[in-house]
Amino acid sequence: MVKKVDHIGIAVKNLEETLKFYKEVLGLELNGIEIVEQQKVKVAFLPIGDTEIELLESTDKEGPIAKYIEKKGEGIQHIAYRVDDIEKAIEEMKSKGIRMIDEKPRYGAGGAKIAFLHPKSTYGVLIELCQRD
Ligand SMILES: C[C@@H](C(=O)O)C(=O)SCCNC(=O)CCNC(=O)[C@H](O)C(C)(C)COP(=O)(O)OP(=O)(O)OC[C@H]1O[C@@H](n2cnc3c(N)ncnc32)[C@H](O)[C@@H]1OP(=O)(O)O
Ligand SMILES: [Co+2]
Repeated sequence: MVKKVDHIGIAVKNLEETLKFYKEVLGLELNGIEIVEQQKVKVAFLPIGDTEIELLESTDKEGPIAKYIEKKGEGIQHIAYRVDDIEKAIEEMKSKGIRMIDEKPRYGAGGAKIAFLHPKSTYGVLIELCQRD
């Protein structure tokens, strides 16, 4: 079903300031910054080993990252797992009774196809499925 951890999504208040920590203290390299309008986020990707850290700053006070920070503070907001065929994965999740936030894939950073599973169906973790072609 899932192949690897594609990325770990971390909600932050200030992307530029947080990036200093990831670059200068942890020594990670920035792979690029992108705005994903549909998710109301500005995203930075920092590869590490076979996966990536995704730093997310909200571009809108009503967006999911702004709401997350308001309720829980900064921190890990989701884990993304790589799949080969997201449409098939979504159907399989639904057939297993999992509540999907997205029943059809959306487009995420880097043009990936993404879909979220509801944390109430996954024992408390917001899970993103992610297909990259
Ligand atoms: C760019 C892209 C990419 O990778 O390419 C991205 O990652 S975009 C990354 C940002 N986009 C997204 O997150 C889109 C999907 N997320 C959403 O649709 C939303 O954030 C929801 C997950 C449905 C939460 O919505 P909302 O805050 O309105 O609901 P709510 O506060 O009523 O929360 C319902 C329950 O879920 C819990 N809950 C909320 N957010 C959670 C999270 N991130 N992890 C774990 N639990 C979470 C709340 O504590 C609450 O539990 P209790 O009832 O027990 O208190
Ligand atoms: Co993500």
